[in-house]
Amino acid sequence: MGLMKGRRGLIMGLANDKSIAWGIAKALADHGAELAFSYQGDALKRRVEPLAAQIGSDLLAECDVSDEASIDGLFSTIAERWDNLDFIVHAIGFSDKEQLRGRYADTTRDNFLMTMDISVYSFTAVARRAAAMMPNGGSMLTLTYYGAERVMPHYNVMGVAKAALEASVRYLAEDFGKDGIRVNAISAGPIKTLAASGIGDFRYIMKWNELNSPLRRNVSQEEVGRSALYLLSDLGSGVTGETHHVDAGYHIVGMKAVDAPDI
Ligand SMILES: NC(=O)c1ccc[n+]([C@@H]2O[C@H](COP(=O)([O-])OP(=O)(O)OC[C@H]3O[C@@H](n4cnc5c(N)ncnc54)[C@H](O)[C@@H]3O)[C@@H](O)[C@H]2O)c1
Ligand SMILES: Cc1c(CN(C)C(=O)CCc2cnc3c(c2)CCC(=O)N3)oc2ccccc12
Repeated sequence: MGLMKGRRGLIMGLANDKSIAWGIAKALADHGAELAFSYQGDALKRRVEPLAAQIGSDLLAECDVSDEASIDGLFSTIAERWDNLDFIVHAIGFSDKEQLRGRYADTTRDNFLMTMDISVYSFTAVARRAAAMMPNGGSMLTLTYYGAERVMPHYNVMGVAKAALEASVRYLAEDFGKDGIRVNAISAGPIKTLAASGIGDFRYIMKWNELNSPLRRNVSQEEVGRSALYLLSDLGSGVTGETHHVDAGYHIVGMKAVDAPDI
């Protein structure tokens, strides 16, 4: 069932085949979408090119979202090939990993600003340009994490950034709703990606989620991909400004009963 047949969109934030962006790209391509990809710097080009080719895409462009000219370059490259866009996926977030440990209180001004620039403002900057290419409406999606809502150990300034990102989704949804453009976020459970590696106690966080989520397991990039397909296709036509949790239900638990030990 081609939910995305005849639809074309941009996916930002693919680094390798572990990226959440890759789970989303596969789900969209499986339903007939035509995809363009942006990647951060030449180092990633050689990893992204074969992945894009695997799902029939040859429209790739370099983009560093901290650079306005780079974002303009990305959209002019897309506009050379496509008159319009039906959707965009923003799967980008970054902070100095040295500050994703220890106290949030020790966050420096420089890292705070850089983190907000890359992890929050970049979605607004991209959304404005994408909306101008959506004369017939469209759908936009970004990725957030539960650390925006509740303290998660050492997520620190990324949690403050994701809270801002989720608020920006609501304001963008209001700005673009009258143009038939929907804007949503998926709050994904922890997934072992490049952005997750290099995080001290990531394995501990994965284990904790597995033991304490209602489904008693972690989620996969494929599961995030299928929920993205729902929000980016007509299945989600009535949904905008929403943060949709794809986290095995972890966010609903305050305290669980101590499970009867497996006998
Ligand atoms: N992995 C998880 O546990 C998890 C859970 C919830 C939300 N998220 C979010 O999902 C999104 C994708 O992350 P991921 O886990 O797939 O890891 P990832 O490392 O595969 O993707 C992160 C991407 O951000 C890109 N990026 C960083 N700085 C950039 C810049 N200045 N310009 C352009 N691109 C830049 C990287 O190139 C990379 O492609 C991020 O927003 C992350 O915060 C991740
Ligand atoms: C979960 C979880 C994640 C995954 N997640 C939800 C994320 O959003 C990834 C955030 C992230 C942002 N910037 C960087 C890194 C990770 C590591 C590499 C780097 O140099 N910078 O990151 C954590 C960091 C601390 C605690 C939990 C987590």
